[in-house]
Formats: sequence, C-alpha cells, structure tokens
Amino acid sequence: MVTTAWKDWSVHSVDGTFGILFGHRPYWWVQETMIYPNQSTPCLEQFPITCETGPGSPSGHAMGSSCVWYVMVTAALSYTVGQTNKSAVTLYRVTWSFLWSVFWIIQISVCISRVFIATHFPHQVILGVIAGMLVAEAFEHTPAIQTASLRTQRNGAPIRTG
Ligand SMILES: O=P(O)(O)OC[C@H]1O[C@@H](O)[C@H](O)[C@@H](O)[C@@H]1O
Repeated sequence: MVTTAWKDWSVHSVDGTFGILFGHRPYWWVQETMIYPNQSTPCLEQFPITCETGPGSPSGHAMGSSCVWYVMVTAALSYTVGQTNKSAVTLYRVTWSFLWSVFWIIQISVCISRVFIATHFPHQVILGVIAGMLVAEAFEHTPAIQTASLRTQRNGAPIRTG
C-alpha cells in the first residue's frame, strides 16, 4: 500500500512538477524516438493484461515486490539474531543465505518479466527494487508506524468493536 501510494505520488507530483522520475515505457518510446530510420521502428504489442498507462519510472511492481519481501526477510531474520552459541550462529548464516537468495530470485524474476513484456526499461525496474527497499527500511525505523492501530480514533478514544 505504501509503495503504491509512493508510486502514485511520484507519478503525479514529482514527475509532473520536476520531471525527475518520469519515464517512457518502451512501447511509448519506440513511437516517439527519432533514432529509428523510416519504417524500421520495432513493433511492440500491448495487451489488455500487460498494458499500463502510468509513467514507467520507477516500476510499481518491482517496488511493491521488493518492499514486501524486504520486510518479510528482515523480520524473519530478526528472530534468529542475537544468540551467540555455535549452532545458533550457523543456523542464522544458513537462514540468512537462504532468505536473501529467495529475495533476489524473486526480485530478478519480477524485473525480467516486466522488461520482457516491454512495460519497462531495465533501469526502471532496478530503480523500483531500490526504492522499495528504501521505503521498507524507512518504515521499519519509524516506530510510530509499528505501533499504529486502526482501533484508535483520531481523538484517541478506542472504537467499540462488539
Ligand atoms: O510500474 P509497473 O511495474 O508497470 O506497475 C504499475 C502498477 O504498480 C502497482 O504498484 C500499482 O498497484 C498498480 O496500480 C500499477 O498498475
């Protein structure tokens, strides 16, 4: 949710105002670039299931995926950290290697799929992965978010649930 909000904000605010993050998607870019001589423009097809209408940078899918998986991996590892006996350290190293391998396999798969269907250029998915991890880090270090509760009204009074 946070990464989606961030993407929407960046698209409508930063992109529109400063032009920092705005990026053409490949199937737009090939129609507008002047680098192809007449009649040699590559034909990139769009399909309803793959067609995205927002600007391409950063990739929302890459950003969402890296943010969610980053939080899950770091949360899982936090349960095994802090113990000093030898078997616990070995377990931590094995778990660390396994979880981060899974993390990167998933991120690379997401990135390749987005590039393969021509919704993004490579730098846009890389930026998405980095942005997702930064958002996750920022929110992991923001205690107010971890203690936030939907059961509390704005004035602090608890909401009746029963
Ligand atoms: O930028 P991408 O990778 O094409 O992803 C766009 C999508 O990003 C997601 O984060 C949003 O929830 C979707 O609404 C949006 O369509």
